[in-house]
Amino acid sequence: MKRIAIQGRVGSFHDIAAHEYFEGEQIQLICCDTFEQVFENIKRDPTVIGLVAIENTIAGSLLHNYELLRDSGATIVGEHRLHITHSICCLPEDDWTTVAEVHSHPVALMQCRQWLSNHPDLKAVEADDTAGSAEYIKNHNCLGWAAICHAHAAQLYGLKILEDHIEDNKHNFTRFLVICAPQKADFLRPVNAVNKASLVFSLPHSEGSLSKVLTILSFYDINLTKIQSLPIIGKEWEYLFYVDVTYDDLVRYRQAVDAITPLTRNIKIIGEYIEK
Ligand SMILES: O=C(O)C(=O)C[C@]1(C(=O)O)C=C[C@@H](O)C=C1
Repeated sequence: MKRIAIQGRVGSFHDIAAHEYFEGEQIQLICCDTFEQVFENIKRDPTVIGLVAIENTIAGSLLHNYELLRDSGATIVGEHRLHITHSICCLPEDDWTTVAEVHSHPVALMQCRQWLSNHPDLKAVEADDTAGSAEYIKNHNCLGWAAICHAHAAQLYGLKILEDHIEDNKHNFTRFLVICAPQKADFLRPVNAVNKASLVFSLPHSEGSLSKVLTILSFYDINLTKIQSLPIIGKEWEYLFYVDVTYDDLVRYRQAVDAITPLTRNIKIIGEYIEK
């Protein structure tokens, strides 16, 4: 049985994503309070697989997860895109007239920003995760509190749904990364079928340094699907570039990496996997 470390409780979007990604396989969840704990679990026990959200089509990138990924030494072996819908739910005896606070994961609150601004009487409170908020309300009988979570989590924790589909845009998707210890990677995806890679590097402050790298990738027919820059802490105005690329030809991809290496600093491949 595969053991999958996620941030969040049963009923969270990480739980749903893990079950969809490993559909048909027996999995056991290791529910963690923080993303740091997900990475610690993999470090402590290299047989553990992790699943972490990396970007959302409304809220943007989960920047801290990029740092955790790079610093942990874990590698990406897969990705999964999940359609996210949110419901607001409360104890069965509460209703619109008694609910005063709404608790949820900060990224979920961001995805419902418009809805929340249309309900200024509700105080938004950040919590560890969506399903965890629902569970807390149920277990502590929190009258006057509501949670934003998936309808399935509301049902799981015996809460009443006040309104469904409160996300700001119906095109609300989160991309999750499946990660593991590098020595386990080849058991989790066929290395000769990979067509996507995530790289990270920094660049010298010289004219056209990023443009040269992108030109080389284009020359080798490498498709850039995402570029994310993050500041290097302790080095003012210097950045790390996290780049996702897809390709049809593994040999040309490897040649492209060799060709950009001398133009970059501290280049690292943080995962080679199959695009989903
Ligand atoms: O709180 C949850 O249910 C989660 O799985 C966390 C999380 C996130 O980290 O982005 C996952 C997907 C959604 O974008 C909202 C929240």
